[in-house]
Amino acid sequence: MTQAIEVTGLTKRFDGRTVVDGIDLTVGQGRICGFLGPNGSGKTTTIRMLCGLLKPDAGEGRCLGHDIRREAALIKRQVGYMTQRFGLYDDLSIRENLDFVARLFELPGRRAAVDAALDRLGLASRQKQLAGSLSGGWKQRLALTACLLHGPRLLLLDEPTAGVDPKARREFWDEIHRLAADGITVLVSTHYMDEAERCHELCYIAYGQLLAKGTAAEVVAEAGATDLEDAFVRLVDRAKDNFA
Ligand SMILES: Nc1ncnc2c1ncn2[C@@H]1O[C@H](COP(=O)(O)OP(=O)(O)OP(=O)(O)O)[C@@H](O)[C@H]1O
Repeated sequence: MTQAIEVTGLTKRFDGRTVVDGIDLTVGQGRICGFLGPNGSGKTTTIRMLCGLLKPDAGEGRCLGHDIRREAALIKRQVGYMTQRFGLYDDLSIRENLDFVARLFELPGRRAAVDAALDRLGLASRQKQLAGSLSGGWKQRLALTACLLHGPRLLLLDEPTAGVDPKARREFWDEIHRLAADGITVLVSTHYMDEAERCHELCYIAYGQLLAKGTAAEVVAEAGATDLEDAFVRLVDRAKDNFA
């Protein structure tokens, strides 16, 4: 299988404190990998190193075949990164938000691309509305559309469903599975166990270290747990003595 992400020993320190500590991560093309862990465990920092926004202090590897240290610019062009709280500009309109992203990626045929995205979203008639006035579910849909605009091959989604209602969350996951079926790779951080169940594979980190990886069933079995939530509680308890 072609690997979309293949990194080893990924490490990041802030002010002398190690927040990501030697993470090895491999995700095959078209796979949906759930990235889980307690608050502050290093998920966002890892995602930012993968898409070339942060330089690792140690570790190496490739994202979409490009070296994460030397080819960050190439990686950025082929990755869709959805930040926590969606990363929209609240005081720009729906159209302006999409247009801003299209300019950023220097999309040819920008106007037509934005028109098509608005049609797909079903927001063409509301394109002048400020993004800040949208509901959580619509903000999320707009943010996902914005990060797909340049045709990325890898999606890095940082808690994309936080604060979104169950119906919108279900639609979002249906869309993620459609994208993966088209060959797009997805690394998605979440605190929701039902979402973890919908991933092809899981990586669980705490204290900046990878504690478990595999399918949901494999992670549950490895932890000797009854379900995923139980598995994560057990894994963190086990790790506490070593890292805390
Ligand atoms: N730029 C920074 N400077 C200093 N410390 C930072 C910086 N960015 C993150 N940290 C710290 O690194 C640790 C890991 O943060 P990170 O945001 O990667 O965790 P996370 O797993 O994404 O958490 P959450 O689930 O709450 O979003 C935290 O203790 C955080 O305070």
